[in-house]
Amino acid sequence: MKFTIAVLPGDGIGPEITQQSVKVLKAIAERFEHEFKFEEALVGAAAMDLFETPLPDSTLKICKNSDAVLFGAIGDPKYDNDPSAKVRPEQGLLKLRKELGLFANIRPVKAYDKLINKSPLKAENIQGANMVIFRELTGGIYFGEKSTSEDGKSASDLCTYSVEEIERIAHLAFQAAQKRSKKLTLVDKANVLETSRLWRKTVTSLAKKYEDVTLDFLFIDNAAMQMILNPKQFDVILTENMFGDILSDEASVIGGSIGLLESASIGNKYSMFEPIHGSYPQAKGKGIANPVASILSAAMMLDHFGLTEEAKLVRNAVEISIQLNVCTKDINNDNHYSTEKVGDFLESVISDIDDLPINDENLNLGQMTII
Ligand SMILES: NC(=O)c1ccc[n+]([C@@H]2O[C@H](COP(=O)([O-])OP(=O)(O)OC[C@H]3O[C@@H](n4cnc5c(N)ncnc54)[C@H](O)[C@@H]3O)[C@@H](O)[C@H]2O)c1
Ligand SMILES: CC(C)[C@H](C(=O)O)[C@@H](O)C(=O)O
Ligand SMILES: [Mg+2]
Repeated sequence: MKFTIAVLPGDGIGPEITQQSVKVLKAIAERFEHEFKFEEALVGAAAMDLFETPLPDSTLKICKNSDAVLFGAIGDPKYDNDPSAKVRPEQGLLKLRKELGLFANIRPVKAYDKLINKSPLKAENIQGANMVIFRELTGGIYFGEKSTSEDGKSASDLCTYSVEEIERIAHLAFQAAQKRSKKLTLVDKANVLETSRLWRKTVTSLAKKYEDVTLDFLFIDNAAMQMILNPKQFDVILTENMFGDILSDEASVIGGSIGLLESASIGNKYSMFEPIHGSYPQAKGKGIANPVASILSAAMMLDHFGLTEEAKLVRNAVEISIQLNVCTKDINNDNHYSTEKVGDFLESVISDIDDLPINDENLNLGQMTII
């Protein structure tokens, strides 16, 4: 099959991790005889250096003309440390999500048995944890009207949600719950916020259409604590934009590293696949960034294309790399592999593994050699 993929490496570690995903996707294309065409474009601070905007029209056009977008990361300390900067790399990502109508950001979180002791959380509390966070992505406080008073002494960010914005992501979250353990937790702050009360009302009413799903509610402050105390209670979490951003970074501690957490940003027409982490500027060019979050995002892209077997192979290759400790230093302190070496290893697993379809029985770890 033929697909055009827009590749937006961005800033910091963005280019080095994205390069590994492209490598993996090329190996998939070769093995399964697909044709993937990669169209690279600038975004974030990298685009600002040349175009003075973090999302040039040419980049947006490439994204809209592609079947999917593979996004790296954006952000640069020179803007992070300058609160008065009028244009910021992050605006490029936000505009891209808005322009492409990517209202649902899907962030799976799980504990890997092999990495259970890498997490600072107690093994017995996290073993078996497996959830998916549905984060609303194009509304709420991120996109409400913003202002600063003339004297610079006060500022405002408006948080607005409509029933329609809530319903469209809630449908997706309910449907995901139906395919999983049939539990949906709405995380909000309905004891304080009017927007959260609209979320509760809307989701409660929608629940009548999904009678096989158990709906419960948690306030965000309690949810943040429950995520650490007892993450196994969660199946599907549905939440608004900012709560989802914060809760998913927190949840990454369960898996052992934020460098493992992938995501899919979905709309009615377009889709983008992005790790949940940022541009980790301290690691830029050092070869220490974990490329797996980006590579698993690419696997979500393959699923989105309907290439289920291919996506499974990528995920299995990642499992093998974790089993064999072919990992970057965030999860392998003793004998760590570089960003590129992890990518090379996954590429070779994808190219060389013998038996397809992949399943647990024919995954023979003993036969794998580590490069
Ligand atoms: N989607 C995005 O592009 C995105 C997301 C978050 C932050 N940002 C931007 O990134 C910049 C840095 O932000 P930050 O430091 O708060 O967050 P960050 O996610 O870049 O890094 C936070 C910490 O997470 C760990 N980490 C992140 N990615 C990793 C990887 N691939 N492998 C191993 N460890 C990894 C590192 O310990 C790092 O210090 C800022 O400019 C911010 O705005 C962008
Ligand atoms: C960089 C920033 C705008 C972004 C967000 O808050 O959505 C990031 O933290 C993320 O999680 O993708
Ligand atoms: Mg974030």
